[in-house]
Amino acid sequence: MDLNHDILDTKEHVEDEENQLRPQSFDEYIGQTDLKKNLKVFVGAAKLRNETLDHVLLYGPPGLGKTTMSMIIANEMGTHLKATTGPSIEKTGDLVAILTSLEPGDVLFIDEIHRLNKVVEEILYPAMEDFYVDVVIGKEASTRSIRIDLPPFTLVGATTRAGDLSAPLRDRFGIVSKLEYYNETELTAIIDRTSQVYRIDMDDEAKVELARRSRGTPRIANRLFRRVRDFAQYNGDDIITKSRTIEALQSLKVDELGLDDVDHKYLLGIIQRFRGGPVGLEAIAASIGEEPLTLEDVYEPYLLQTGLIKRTPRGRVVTELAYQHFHISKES
Ligand SMILES: Nc1ncnc2c1ncn2[C@@H]1O[C@H](COP(=O)(O)OP(=O)(O)OP(=O)(O)O)[C@@H](O)[C@H]1O
Ligand SMILES: [Mg+2]
Repeated sequence: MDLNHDILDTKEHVEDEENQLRPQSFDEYIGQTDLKKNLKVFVGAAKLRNETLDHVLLYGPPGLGKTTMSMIIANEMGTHLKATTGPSIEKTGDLVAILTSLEPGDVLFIDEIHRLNKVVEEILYPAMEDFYVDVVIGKEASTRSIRIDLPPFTLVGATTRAGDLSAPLRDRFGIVSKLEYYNETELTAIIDRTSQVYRIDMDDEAKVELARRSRGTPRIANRLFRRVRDFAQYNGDDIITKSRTIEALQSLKVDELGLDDVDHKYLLGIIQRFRGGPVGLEAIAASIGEEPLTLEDVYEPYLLQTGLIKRTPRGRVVTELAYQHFHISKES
């Protein structure tokens, strides 16, 4: 696996390191100001009424803090969090077992909720709306359905693909919030916090440099921080400087905009093989040997956000900014 995939990858082997860095309360959670402000009100009001919080759907690109926010919601409500993922719930029985094990007021977190299978999803509808499930028992001619009441709970669903959620499921969330990319100031604050948790000093200008190259994403900022720390410690530095940061990021092939190898292949691919586009996602994915879904979920959102590409009805187009970034002049 090449280094750059590692930087963007969202797999479990980093979970422990991530947990160590997760903020525990709204006040510790940096950025996402509007979302946080609203959730604070909804959580506060639910507590005043002694009710459970309405179901929450969090969506947005990977690594922006959806899982973290779901944990904070449970913390702030003073309840427990039970976490699972859409693809891991295979049978309706699995979901019923989870639901019936909840305590009143608990938060059930379902990550990648767009990947729930249809039959399982349908069990959720009455569970979310009226806190019961219907279970079919018995065999053949003697089957009957029994109703099981559930304790009131809050479902927090997270997804990178809100568009893939079925309408009936989406409509059952009372609170639907989109997570946005973080700006440089917010990421600098996150990196500052990370350096405190790890007890490693970093120059302010090094923090800004790292923030600028973190693709608006806390997970990437933290991951890059750990690699920059490796370079600094290996070289016996007692504080991480800007020049060490730049050196480390260059070794990792992360450029000034935070773009990595795959972004470069993607953008240069469109420029060189498709004359700047428009080109369909499938064609570009095939030409650079990447999965269309990965490009769409992980890479394109940031390229769109920074204005390096545009989506048109006829396909992806690179912008003037991309040509400038590579110092290539656009042929007409
Ligand atoms: N607002 C924040 N302030 C400080 N750290 C944050 C913030 N948001 C996320 N992080 C850090 O970034 C890392 C990734 O966050 P998290 O796992 O919540 O992302 P996610 O949106 O659930 O990603 P995915 O879609 O891949 O599941 C965590 O280690 C967390 O500590
Ligand atoms: Mg997550």
